[in-house]
Amino acid sequence: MKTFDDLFVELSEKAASRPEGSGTVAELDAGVHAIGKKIVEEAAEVWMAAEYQSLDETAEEISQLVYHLQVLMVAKGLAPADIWRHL
Ligand SMILES: N=c1c2ncn([C@@H]3O[C@H](COP(=O)(O)OP(=O)(O)OP(=O)(O)O)[C@@H](O)[C@H]3O)c2ncn1[C@@H]1O[C@H](COP(=O)(O)O)[C@@H](O)[C@H]1O
Repeated sequence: MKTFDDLFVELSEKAASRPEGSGTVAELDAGVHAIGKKIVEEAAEVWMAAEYQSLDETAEEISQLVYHLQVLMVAKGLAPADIWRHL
């Protein structure tokens, strides 16, 4: 099973190697403004799923929010430790 750190390493590698067909590369190229809009959209989907959908659907929406947050971290050059130190 993939962890937060596994995904972050994978996305960082994609950002560096820029493989063809990568959604992450496309999202990074779209820029921080576009990534921010995805985060807001996914956050709303998490909220709606938590209120009206199943636990598994809510977990899936949360995973998508985590993904887009990680894309933003890569775009801004933030490492997981930069986040953890604020927790
Ligand atoms: N975990 C994810 C992940 N979660 C969410 N998403 C993206 O976020 C979108 C969210 O899904 P929705 O159904 O809400 O999307 P939507 O609004 O209909 O989608 P769009 O029309 O905006 O694409 C998906 O379409 C994906 O583009 C993800 N894209 C990639 N990953 C993982 O990231 C890694 C790198 O992916 P690539 O860069 O694409 O190779 C792989 O391990 C992937 O599994």
